[in-house]
Amino acid sequence: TTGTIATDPEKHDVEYLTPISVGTPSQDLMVDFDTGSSDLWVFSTEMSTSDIKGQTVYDPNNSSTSEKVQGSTWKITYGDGSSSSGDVYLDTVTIGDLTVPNQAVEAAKKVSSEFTDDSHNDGLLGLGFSAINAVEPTPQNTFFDNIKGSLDAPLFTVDLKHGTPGSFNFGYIDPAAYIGNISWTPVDSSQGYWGFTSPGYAVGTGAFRNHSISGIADTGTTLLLLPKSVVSAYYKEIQGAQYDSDQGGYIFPCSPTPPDFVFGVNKGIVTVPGDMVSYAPADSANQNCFGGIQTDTGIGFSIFGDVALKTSFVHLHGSIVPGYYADCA
Ligand SMILES: CC1CCN(C(=N)N)CC1
Ligand SMILES: CC1CCN(C(=N)N)CC1
Repeated sequence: TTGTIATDPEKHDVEYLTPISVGTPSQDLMVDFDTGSSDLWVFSTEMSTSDIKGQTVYDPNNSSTSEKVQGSTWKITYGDGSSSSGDVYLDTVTIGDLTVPNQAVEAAKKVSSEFTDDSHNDGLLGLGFSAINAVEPTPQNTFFDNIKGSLDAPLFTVDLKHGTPGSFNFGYIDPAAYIGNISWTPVDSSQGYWGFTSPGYAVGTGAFRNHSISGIADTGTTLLLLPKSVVSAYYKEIQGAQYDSDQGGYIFPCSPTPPDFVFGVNKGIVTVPGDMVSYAPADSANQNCFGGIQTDTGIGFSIFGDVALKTSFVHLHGSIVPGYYADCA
């Protein structure tokens, strides 16, 4: 079997929301497919109504196929300080034509304000490795790990786009989704993420600089977070670029378009066009833009988030064999 599902960018491509169906009869939710985490959790009827602002909630009592996992709980804190917690059900989960009959669905009892204020986002579907699933005492499998064995091939691909729907495909590689060659790189899943090491980068049309950059392919992070040395080398090339501590990042005049940012993936390269580095207006007054490239300070590794992924066709291979990048079609 194979499957495909469309994923839609929110404003400024801040996150991408993808429809899933949970329970019987099916309850349709829009969730954030996140390769940087490994829990499927959803807003639920177990939450206080003051934590819900517009989201659709999962009601396990309204599903004839839900089954409480007695004694199991979960709690997650994300990179941006947001958090959520709750208890666990097994229920039917469908993505496109793919169904897992007994998927662990983590029902939220509490969510932090970042999630409450994110009114279109009904939860997260982790596509990281199950080793970092947060359910206690018994960690649960991700949707991908549960479906992998029945796919034509143990893989999924990520094709996010700027300001228009993209897709997550399961079990096949769509040749129409990319042009040119595909470059493979080994995946380091030791931390539970889709980790890899880029051999270097280039700024605009400048020479390629050999500089190992170890990071993760992360659909749940909006920006491209890189080592300080790389980030300052990039912004050095933009007249008027500066670090703005109030905004917590580099800003620069929105025009002219900044230089492209190129990073290596094994023998291949991925180009982030300059107009995608101008992530969003920083202040209307003097037409500054907030950079889509910022530092990875404090994280411990770099994060190739949506800004890096939406310009390439990313294929994440389910077994511990190389995944690879290819340029977007
Ligand atoms: C290492 C961090 C990356 C961002 N996160 C995520 N996408 N869930 C949290 C973990
Ligand atoms: C990886 C997650 C980080 C937290 N999120 C949020 N604040 N809306 C969602 C994605």
